[in-house]
Order: sequence, then structure tokens, then C-alpha cells
Amino acid sequence: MSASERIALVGAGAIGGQVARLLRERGTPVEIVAVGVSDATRTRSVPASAVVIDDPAALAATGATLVVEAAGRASVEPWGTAALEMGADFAVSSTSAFVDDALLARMLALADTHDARILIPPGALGGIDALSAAARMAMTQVTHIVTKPAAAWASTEAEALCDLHSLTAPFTFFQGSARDAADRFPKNANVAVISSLAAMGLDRTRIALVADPGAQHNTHKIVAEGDFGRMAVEIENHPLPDNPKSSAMTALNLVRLIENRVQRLVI
Ligand SMILES: NC(=O)C1=CN([C@@H]2O[C@H](COP(=O)(O)OP(=O)(O)OC[C@H]3O[C@@H](n4cnc5c(N)ncnc54)[C@H](O)[C@@H]3O)[C@@H](O)[C@H]2O)C=CC1
Ligand SMILES: O=C([O-])CC(=O)C(=O)O
Repeated sequence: MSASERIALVGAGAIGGQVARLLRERGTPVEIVAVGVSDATRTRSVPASAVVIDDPAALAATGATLVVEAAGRASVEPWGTAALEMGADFAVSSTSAFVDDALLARMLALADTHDARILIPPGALGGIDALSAAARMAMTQVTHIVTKPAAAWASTEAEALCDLHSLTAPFTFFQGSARDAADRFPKNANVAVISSLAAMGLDRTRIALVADPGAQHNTHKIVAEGDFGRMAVEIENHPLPDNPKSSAMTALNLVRLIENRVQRLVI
């Protein structure tokens, strides 16, 4: 193992809480030095080593070397800016923020100035390694189908597009670009930005969003074609107990990212 990493978690909800639990249970040699929240008075399950901060300006004093966001789209700009300005790497879960090209460009410029990196883990997805590698040669198409139990689409625009309670079969309520999907469904379709930034971009990657009344899992199917050949990857994720919208894999991929920074064998 290499030197320990000082981590600030932004958001300690279903994903952030699971990340902290797994790191503790697995004895990963990292220290969670801070937890960033939007409302310090409603915070629970914070690791003993962490200070709770509700102002991104307080990040600098924590000495964090890696800031891990799992809080929501609105948190990305303020916490990401503060992280990059202090030279810490910034790992993003709420990738829907990057439907705003100007925001991504501003944050990349900051990363450049402060010699830091923006890290986009695969989130709820599998196969992003192959998709990203494939895109080093010409790609002709990427299609990503997101299927979740009908209840996982509650309190989103899906409610206006179909009657989630009376569905008797899978219903595709959205087909369009990754940019539009992530912009309109920021709590459910951050993955659309991941599969699109990995290869064909936000406007040429086709997304379908499906509510399935019989589903138990959050399923992602990515089909891609290009000069490399063809790939079809399907992953059936258990939702996290604390938030049915979010897949457990999202937390697991963050733990993998963190452990890869402190282990000698990177995989
Ligand atoms: N990349 C991916 O594949 C996925 C990304 N996500 C993203 O991760 C986010 C978090 O997911 P969950 O943990 O399931 O949600 P959650 O609702 O269980 O937890 C979010 C936590 O962040 C806190 N929070 C909200 N706004 C904040 C802010 N501005 N600053 C600091 N803390 C703030 C909340 O108080 C809450 O504790 C989602 O909103 C979504 O944007 C979720 C699932 C998959
Ligand atoms: O967790 C998932 O399966 C995907 C998700 O919510 C997102 O991308 O926002």
C-alpha cells in the first residue's frame, strides 16, 4: 500500500454512506477527513475522523487530497471548484452537471491551473473501460437503455409522461440524446453522461429510459459499434436500500477508484 489518502466526501446519503462503510469494513488505508453537507443540522452517519462542513470554502483547511462527490447536480460546481482550487482531485457522481459544456470547460481549466484531475468513475455502469478504449478508433453508434422499477422514477418528469402506478409492462417514456436525458432526469440518468463522455459525446449517444413495473433491479444495457467491433454490456444492479433510484454499483465503483489510488496493484 502507498501513502494514505485524505478524502472529503461531499454527500453522505445512500452512496456516500455506503462508501464510508465499505472503506471502514475493508480497512482501506485512507482517512475520511471531512464530510460536505448542505445542511449540517440534518447530518447523520459521519465517520468519527471527519469534520462536517457545509461551506465549500472550508475544504481548504481539511487538507483533502481527493474530494468525492455523491450529493447531487447542484453540488458539483461549488464543491468541485473548491476542490480543484486547492489542488485536490475531484471525483464526480452527479455527472449530469456536465450537460453544461461551459461548466465542464471551466472546471477543466481550473484543474489545469492547479495540476489536479476531474475523475469520472463508471458509476452504476460496467464496461466503460472497453467503451472508452474502443473510442480511440472511429465509433458509429452507442445506445444505452436504462431500465428501473417504476417506483424508482417517482418524483421525476416520468410521472408526467406515463402513469407509473398503473403500468403492466415495461414502458419507454424517453428516447433521445444523452444530454437531454441527463438534463431532465438528474437523479436517475447521470449514467447517460458517463456512457457518452466515454465515447461519442452528449449529442450523438442515444438513450432510452424505461419504467418496468416487474423489475427488481436497475438495469443498464450499452450497445456500441465502431472500428473496434461490437460490444453489448448489460448490468443488473441492486438498488441501494436507502435510495431506490441509486444502484449499489455506484458506491462500489467509488470504492474501487479510491482503493486504486492507494494500492500497488491497480485493476
Ligand atoms: N454516476 C452514477 O452512476 C450515479 C450518480 N448518482 C448521483 O449521486 C447523487 C447522490 O445519490 P444518493 O447518495 O443515492 O442520494 P441521497 O439523496 O441518498 O444522498 C445525497 C446526500 O447529499 C446531500 N446533499 C444534497 N445536496 C448537497 C449539496 N449541495 N452539498 C452537500 N451535500 C448535499 C444530501 O443531504 C444527502 O445526504 C444523486 O443525486 C445523483 O446525482 C446517483 C446514482 C448513480
Ligand atoms: O444508479 C443508477 O442505476 C443510475 C442513476 O441513478 C443515475 O445515473 O443517476
